[in-house]
Amino acid sequence: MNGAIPIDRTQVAVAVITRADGTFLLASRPPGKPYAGYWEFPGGKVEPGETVHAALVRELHEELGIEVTHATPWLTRYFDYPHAHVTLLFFLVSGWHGEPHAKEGQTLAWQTPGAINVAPVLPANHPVFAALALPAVYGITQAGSDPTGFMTRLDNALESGLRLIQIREKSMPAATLETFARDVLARAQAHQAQVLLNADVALAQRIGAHGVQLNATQLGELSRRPDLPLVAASCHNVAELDRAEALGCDFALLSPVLPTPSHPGAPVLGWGNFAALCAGRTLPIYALGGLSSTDLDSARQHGAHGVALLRGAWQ
Ligand SMILES: Nc1nc2c([nH]c(=O)n2[C@H]2C[C@H](O)[C@@H](COP(=O)(O)OP(=O)(O)OP(=O)(O)O)O2)c(=O)[nH]1
Ligand SMILES: [Mg+2]
Repeated sequence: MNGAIPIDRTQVAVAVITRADGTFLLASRPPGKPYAGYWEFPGGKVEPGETVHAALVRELHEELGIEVTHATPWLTRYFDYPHAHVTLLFFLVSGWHGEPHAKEGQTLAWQTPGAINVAPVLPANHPVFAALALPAVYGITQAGSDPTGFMTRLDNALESGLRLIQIREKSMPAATLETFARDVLARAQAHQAQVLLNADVALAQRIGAHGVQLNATQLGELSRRPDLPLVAASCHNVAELDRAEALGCDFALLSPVLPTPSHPGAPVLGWGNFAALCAGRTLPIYALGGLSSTDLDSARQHGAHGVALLRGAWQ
């Protein structure tokens, strides 16, 4: 047999316990453990014969005294410490009974995504904090031939809380697109929302947008990550997700999940294939195709970080 000797990895169930106000829980590791005093998400090792979900429920009962009622699979991280090679299987936990309290000598701290104020954190967790700061809904523009009229719908969506936007206007002439993109960006920035340009790295850099949404062709051709704060990838299969991870993308779109009015009869993934493609991925993944904001919980049950919406973002 060729290749590296398989590493015996320790499976760890890890909980991002999130309250309705968006804050999430960190705990400091108690004295006597490796990395004592470092901040981590509650959780612990999966025991032999136990499912990862069962380990999560058990650990949160042992460490915090809560009963988990709603947990959905999220990211996976692979990390090699001197003391262990770990596979961290993250869950988003949004429902539980009881008030979390430190049962094992930890200190607890509720934290705001994008504004962590405790240190040091376990080194494996740094990319996870960036992923957590990504909103649940990603709106994709649909201005068509009416860029001016679209601005009212954009302002309404920003007022209602939309914080991540992709400009995707395939039929807009280049000059109109640049003016449109600058206008969208200015309005978004007034609400601390982030804007990505579909496929156009140069335009994103020129106007100071937050990022780019790479298409499948670019994913295949680029040898390194474009120089922008946010780089996302549009994926449809295993190979494209592998490429997005290798390139160091911040998140991916995976589509089409359900039939859409624009592509009637076209093949779709369905939630089963979507979940299989999400499992074990290190990237946050947005579900795209035939969805509305009411599909967020279904998407999360199948491993998504959130939903990407075309029509549904601008109603
Ligand atoms: N719980 C948790 N573990 C993490 C995180 N990030 C990270 O790298 N790890 C690593 C540290 C450890 O090597 C491993 C978890 O092991 P642990 O010692 O907490 O396991 P446990 O709760 O089952 O504790 P024990 O019964 O073995 O004492 O995963 C995280 O955010 N939360
Ligand atoms: Mg633990």
